[in-house]
Amino acid sequence: MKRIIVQPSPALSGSVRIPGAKNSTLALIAAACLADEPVRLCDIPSIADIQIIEQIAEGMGLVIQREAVGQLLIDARAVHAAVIEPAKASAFRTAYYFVGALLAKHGRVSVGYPGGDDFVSRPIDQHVKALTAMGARFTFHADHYVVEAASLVGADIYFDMITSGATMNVMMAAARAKGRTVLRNAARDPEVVDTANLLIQMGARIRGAGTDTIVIDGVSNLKGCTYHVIPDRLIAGAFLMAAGVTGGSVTVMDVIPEHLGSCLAKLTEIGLHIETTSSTITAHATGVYRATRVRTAMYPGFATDLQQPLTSLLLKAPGRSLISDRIYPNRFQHAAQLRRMGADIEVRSGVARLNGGKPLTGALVHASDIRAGIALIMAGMIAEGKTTVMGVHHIERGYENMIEDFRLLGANIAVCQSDDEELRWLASSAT
Ligand SMILES: CC(=O)N[C@H]1[C@@H](OP(=O)(O)OP(=O)(O)OC[C@H]2O[C@@H](n3ccc(=O)[nH]c3=O)[C@H](O)[C@@H]2O)O[C@H](CO)[C@@H](O)[C@@H]1O
Ligand SMILES: C=C(OP(=O)(O)O)C(=O)O
Repeated sequence: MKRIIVQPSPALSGSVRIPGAKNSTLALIAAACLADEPVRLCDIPSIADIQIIEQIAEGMGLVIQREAVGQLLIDARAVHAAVIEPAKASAFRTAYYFVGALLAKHGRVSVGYPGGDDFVSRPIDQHVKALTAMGARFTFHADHYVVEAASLVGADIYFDMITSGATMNVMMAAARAKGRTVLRNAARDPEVVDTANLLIQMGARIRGAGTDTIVIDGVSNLKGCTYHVIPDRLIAGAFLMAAGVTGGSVTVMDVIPEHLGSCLAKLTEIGLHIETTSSTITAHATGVYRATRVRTAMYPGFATDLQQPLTSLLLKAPGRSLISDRIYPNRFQHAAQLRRMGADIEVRSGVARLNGGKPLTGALVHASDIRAGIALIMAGMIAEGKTTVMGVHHIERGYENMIEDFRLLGANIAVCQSDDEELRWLASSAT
């Protein structure tokens, strides 16, 4: 079975180019379907989620052409069936973006329930509430739901909580609805701004993306364009943390440092030295590791998707650290796996409490989701002996070339498909 093998690694050193953001790309591909002409998307990461969307596209008449590395041409002119099968929808998170993207043009969208990383509860009630306010009717079935709207009309929507997914989905629906939609308590994430920027380039009338109030005046036509997705702030953050974990120095290139404000502040607080230019960030370990308290929050707060790799970094910091996830209070599956490696960590009442500065030992561990995977890999680099990380398919949903990138930075790591392959790699890496 496919597994990642991590051996004790030296201090990571060097630079790594950061790919396009998964969480933006998933929205941009759907948003491109709103156009009446082809849309070219550039810097698209090569990850499993995108391959699933390509399969979904085939069944709908949506043409997604790979023009060059990282370049997709999306042509929705021949979409004949706005139907996304349950098996495909449940293989990733955001099949629901096709509701926002296709409802105004097609009047009916059938889609399976969302999958993605499992944090016990990931409701979509805000998507339903907002689209219903715009005139959509939902019918729920065992493995899929159907959304219908003879005509979508603008509405004034107040989200009960800040949600990036619902903000983007409803923004797409509103782009071609009749009249004005106002989204209040909207998410301010860079991915929301990125999606708005693509829609604006296609001719949509959107103001306020990046603030908590977004105003969208629906238009009847949207045109094609060429658009570059933003870099993945979550991958960048994880590589910077890996520099800290291994006591090294890593530069992430082609990033937007402002997108990582709260992350960089926390890394500095812990003891890393951070240097930025307009498009790079370098994290240097200084030998100082301070225990701290972290509370995740929606952007610009500390991202829930960065708390797992941060946990591995805090295992280096002597003393007690506390991590609470306010976005997904149960998102701590990595804690039990880190415990198997000897980490002194327990989760009580939605708070991970850890005592850092203790040695780790390699173990067989399971990545339950994308970011848990990176946390375990990072811990494996400083553990004594071999760490085997299973659940590789979760990691592949979000990271392109991660193993290769870590190797270039000096990590002792490999993906192996079989016991034989693993034995060969272990023998070669021992020489
Ligand atoms: C593909 C993608 O972009 N995934 C990201 C997106 O997920 P996703 O878009 O699913 O997450 P949301 O931003 O929507 O969720 C934020 C919070 O709102 C709650 N909520 C959300 C919608 C809803 O209808 N009802 C509701 O209660 C969620 O349970 C959560 O507590 O943002 C999360 C929070 O930054 C990240 O961890 C995910 O990596
Ligand atoms: C939770 C994540 O992804 P998704 O929402 O796609 O499951 C993530 O990227 O960490």
